[in-house]
Amino acid sequence: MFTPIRIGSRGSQLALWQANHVLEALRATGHSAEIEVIRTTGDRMQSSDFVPPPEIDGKGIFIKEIEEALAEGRIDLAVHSLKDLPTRLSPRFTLTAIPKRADARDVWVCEPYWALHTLPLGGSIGTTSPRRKAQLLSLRPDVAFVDVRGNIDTRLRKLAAGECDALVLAAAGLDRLGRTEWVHQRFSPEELCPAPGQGALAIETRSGSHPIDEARDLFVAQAIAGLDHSETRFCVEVERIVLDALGGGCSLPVGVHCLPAFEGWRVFAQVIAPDGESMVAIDTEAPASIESESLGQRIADDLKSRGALELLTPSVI
Ligand SMILES: NCc1[nH]cc(CCC(=O)O)c1CC(=O)O
Repeated sequence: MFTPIRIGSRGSQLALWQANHVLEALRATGHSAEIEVIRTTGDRMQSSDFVPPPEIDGKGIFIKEIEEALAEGRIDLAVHSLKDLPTRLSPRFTLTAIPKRADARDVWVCEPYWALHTLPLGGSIGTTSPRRKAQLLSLRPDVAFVDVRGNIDTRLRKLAAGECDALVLAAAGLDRLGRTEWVHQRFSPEELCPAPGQGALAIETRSGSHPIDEARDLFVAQAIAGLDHSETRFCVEVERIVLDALGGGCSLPVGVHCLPAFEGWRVFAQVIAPDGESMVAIDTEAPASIESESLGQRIADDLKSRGALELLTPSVI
């Protein structure tokens, strides 16, 4: 009745793996689908010659062109790494399915030194993430950082070439690409709390209020509804509400991780000064009956009452 469902994806190996994962799931339920590769501002920034225009503030740089394709009807849905999505979505779009989350943890990738505590004094870690830098400094104030950018294989190649001693990457990316031989230490959320949404995928579609073709959009929404995992959705909603309440954006040194626990939920959160010297941390439980909105707000209020905002903007004090 309809032409194949068009899945929009970035062209990186990880993005294509993720888009293929959704493609396979659609095919398994009898749907025909195809992938449309879209180059984003974020991808161009990773190739060294591209200087971003000043209006680009880092939020949503991996999704802008994909959302344009969605809005114009060139694709029917987009598959994203949830942690790359800004906390606030335009009302034109909606997260129709959030599939079951993979391993949300960050991992230590380093050949001779198999754990962070065995890295020699002053060793260098290749990361540009303010969250990872602050967390690593809180555990090892002596480490140095090197800007290692690019997709996962590029970073692994730079590590192998000796540009840095170690990397810290998301377990989900390495697991999905089958690069598990590189994984030694997986950090617990108490040690190095993952980014909100890390390890989860988001399937974004046009909102029901902004259809291109109402019948087709409904058909697409129904085709992917079965991929939604309610427990994962609850957890990432909590994590994103906390991040949003603290100012949003992947450039904040904020880790939040929610997971199912005995008869309810457990939430870890860390807000760390960029130099790693001070931290506000939370490890708490909540009953199964709580709404994600109130749990997220409770955690955010708790972090703020302990000084989290002052840690994020030290110049204000
Ligand atoms: N910001 C890049 C990015 N976006 C999603 C992942 C990994 C996969 C995931 O967290 O779902 C990565 C790489 C990394 O942080 O190591």
